[in-house]
Amino acid sequence: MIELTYSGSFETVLTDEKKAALKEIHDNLYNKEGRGSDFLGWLDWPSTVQPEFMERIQKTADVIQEKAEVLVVIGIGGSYLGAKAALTALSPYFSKGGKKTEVLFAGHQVSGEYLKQLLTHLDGKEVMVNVISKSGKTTEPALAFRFLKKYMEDRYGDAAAERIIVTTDAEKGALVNLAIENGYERFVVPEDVGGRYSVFTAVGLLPIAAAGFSVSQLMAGAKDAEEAYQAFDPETNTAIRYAAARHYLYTEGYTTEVMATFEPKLAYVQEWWKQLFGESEGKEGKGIFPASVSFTTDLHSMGQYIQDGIRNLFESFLLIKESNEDLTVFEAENDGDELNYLAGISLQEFNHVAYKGTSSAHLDGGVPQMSLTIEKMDEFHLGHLFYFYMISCAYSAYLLDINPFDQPGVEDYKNNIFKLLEKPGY
Ligand SMILES: O=P(O)(O)OC[C@H]1O[C@H](O)[C@H](O)[C@@H](O)[C@@H]1O
Repeated sequence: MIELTYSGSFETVLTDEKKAALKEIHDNLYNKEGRGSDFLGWLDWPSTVQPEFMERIQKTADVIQEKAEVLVVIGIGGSYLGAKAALTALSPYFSKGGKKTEVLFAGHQVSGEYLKQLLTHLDGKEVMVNVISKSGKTTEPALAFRFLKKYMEDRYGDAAAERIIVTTDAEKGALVNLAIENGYERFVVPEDVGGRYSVFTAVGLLPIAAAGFSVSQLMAGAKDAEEAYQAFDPETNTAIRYAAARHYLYTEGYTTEVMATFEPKLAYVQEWWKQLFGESEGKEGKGIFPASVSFTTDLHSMGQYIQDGIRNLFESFLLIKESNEDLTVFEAENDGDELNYLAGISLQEFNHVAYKGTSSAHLDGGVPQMSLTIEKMDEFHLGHLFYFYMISCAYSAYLLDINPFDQPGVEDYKNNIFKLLEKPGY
């Protein structure tokens, strides 16, 4: 399903020692015995997800589509990036693609300008809100929700409560209390699923379904991946191979991974991937720094650095074999732009040539690389891809002897902000 190529040799990567380490990780993962194993709820989630839950998601999404022209999804980090990645990757570039509800995001930064303009944009449109926070106490979404809650109450009065849906922990956090007090519909983020692994829970599924995409296909793709990467076979298991190759490169001094794509709609899949790997691995003075570029755009900016800068980079291309739509270069009568030599070539073909040219130039420049190719971009393949990265990330972090599921370092800057703002208790 995902084709993986690597510029080096897998024989060098997969030594007996590495295979033994991977086998131990595999067994610990599936026996739920490794570090952070309390957070492995995502591992068999696609195959065990209850049909009643999927029905409830779809039913709620149908109500949203009926009632709302705009759904404002409030969340940050793992409570935002999965849905944002899916919607960006699946939606057409310039229209809603016939979908009824437009999904907009808030609470993923603290721009007063953004929030004020969002509120103005909502005027005259039917609105619903889905506020998502696992902990129920993250400042950015809480702040945004304070404004959105008031906006909804001013506009809809008591009926505002029927237009607000909360996705949070079953018991903990301020948000769950607000939800209970106000009688908002509630979805639970399972305790054993961390934010960056939560795209297949209500966190990701409800906004994706509300935007009119097939969450059953997304889950089918995830289940397909769950089954595909379950067996321990480093010769065929691409999730294990990707993890093993990146770990090998890391030990060779390649400490930054640049994920490169040739389709701009993958930009937020890259952002989601950066949180997944960055927050899972960047600990204890270790971890590959995940970076991203979008080609060919960035060949005209970051390409120089990748080609010639400090040699601590490796590249991982994420490629889509079949594009959903394409254009073919036509012959112009007067070859004024001197492009007739491209006549007959589709833009997808051009991009493929660009990939080949770029990949060999960067390789010559000393940048080792992998490429991951998926068949096409639709719900099924995206579900598969998300799961692929999640399982691979667990292997990668464990290879570094790191707990993939916590994020102790994130608290430091928050404490500083709270101190500066004189939050009670800080
Ligand atoms: O869902 P929440 O509890 O609001 O958390 C949202 C995000 O913020 C935190 O600071 C964490 O670093 C992330 O892992 C998390 O996804």
